[in-house]
Amino acid sequence: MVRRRRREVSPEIEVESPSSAVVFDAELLNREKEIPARFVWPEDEKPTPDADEELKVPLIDLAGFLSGRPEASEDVARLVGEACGKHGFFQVVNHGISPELVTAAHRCVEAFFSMPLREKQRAQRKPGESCGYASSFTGRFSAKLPWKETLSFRFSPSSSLVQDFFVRTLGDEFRHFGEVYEEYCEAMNKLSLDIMEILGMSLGVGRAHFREFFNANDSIMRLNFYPPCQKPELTLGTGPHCDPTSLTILHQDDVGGLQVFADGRWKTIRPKVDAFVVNIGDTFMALSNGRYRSCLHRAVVNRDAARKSLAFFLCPALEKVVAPPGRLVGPASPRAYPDFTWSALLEFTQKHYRADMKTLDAFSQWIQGTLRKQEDDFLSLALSHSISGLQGCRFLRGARVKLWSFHAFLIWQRAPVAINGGGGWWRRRPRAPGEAAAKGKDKGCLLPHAANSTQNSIKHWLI
Ligand SMILES: C=C1C[C@]23C[C@@]1(O)CC[C@H]2[C@]1(C)CCC[C@@](C)(C(=O)O)[C@H]1[C@@H]3C(=O)O
Ligand SMILES: O=C(O)CCC(=O)C(=O)O
Ligand SMILES: [Fe+2]
Repeated sequence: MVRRRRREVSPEIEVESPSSAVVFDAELLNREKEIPARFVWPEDEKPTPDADEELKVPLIDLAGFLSGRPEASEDVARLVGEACGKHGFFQVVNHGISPELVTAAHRCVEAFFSMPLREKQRAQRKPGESCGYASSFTGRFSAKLPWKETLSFRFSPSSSLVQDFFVRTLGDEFRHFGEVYEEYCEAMNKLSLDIMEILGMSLGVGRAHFREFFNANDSIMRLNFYPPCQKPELTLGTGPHCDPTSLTILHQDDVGGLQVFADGRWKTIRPKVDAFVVNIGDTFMALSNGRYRSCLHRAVVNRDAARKSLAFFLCPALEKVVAPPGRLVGPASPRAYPDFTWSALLEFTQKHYRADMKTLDAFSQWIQGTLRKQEDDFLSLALSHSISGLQGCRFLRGARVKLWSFHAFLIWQRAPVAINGGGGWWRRRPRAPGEAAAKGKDKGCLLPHAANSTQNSIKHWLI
């Protein structure tokens, strides 16, 4: 039995840490009369038996847009815009991706997850990392465990990350898997950049804006495998959540299980072999300044058949600043979220917070709280060194006012790196054990700061 421990990371956010890793072996678990308590979801999150109603999502035909017909593109942009303002889900057909590639990708899912556990564990996901094999999340969470196995890996355009992942973790015999998923991810990348053009048109910021923003991207591909379960009414394959990422392109096999929370109830998106389900994630919600919605969804499991889905999560390059274009901000639509980097949000979901329906709000509060603490530390540092003029402190107060600016965010991410005062820029030198704090004009642990570019950027974010 796993005992539940809670670790505080901030006054608002707690993460669970299981005391021991237990293996999720669905075949074994299905021989038991009951499923273990850790897989049983609380009453208010359990699957609803009456969620048969279908979610009405537009079926967007991309043929006209892809062949460059302007009127077709306008229609597509309008339909996508309507869906994204409501629930953020739509489907695309005639997307240009070969059905053979999709079939090959599903075959490899089947082949990978039907291997013995020991084999799959060669690609085991490590704590705090987003990639690798996970049998449920037994080593990660202690309750509300999902009834699924996943294999996740990174993708970046024109790189060999995918191929390298398979060969490095599973060996040279898996080169073919690497080739299939490399090709699949390249196709997903192309499709998601096309969709970014459509989103740009629909938001009135031009076709190029979001395409260019995501041209370089650090995306995640995830293979989901949901084994059958003898008590599907008690558990979930994927719990209720909004994707923290930017855009998700999902292909589900013919079993079905994807549900979206719309108009106050759970509705189903039935599988359609020639369609991809697309949805807006939290990061795009922030990029659109809250105009487009990242919507709550989940995956249910069933008694009879294993289910597979392929999820491509488009994400920005890790250090790219996520901020809406100026056109989407104004007196009537002030900034809805602070600037952030995808690397910070990804780390938040992997180390501090289990992604759910409130991830973006929790993250926004968290970075602001952390930033405030960093400012205070920075302020104490400046004070403890008694720099004449203490311009650093003045700047810091300014930075707190500019909490919503990326430059202030940098303070949280990188600071304290340097402060300004006493007629120059100073960087911190770690104090030796037992070394006293500096007094008076003596700069003590502060060394003159050399790097000009850093100085400039610091001036930029402090002033
Ligand atoms: C950045 C991510 C976190 C999750 C995978 C993903 O790449 C995008 C979606 C996230 C997730 C699927 C949302 C539901 C909860 C979660 C824990 C899961 O059930 O898989 C999430 C993923 C995660 O591994 O943290
Ligand atoms: O498998 C599905 O249908 C949905 C999975 C999902 O929502 C996710 O992986 O983020
Ligand atoms: Fe999702």
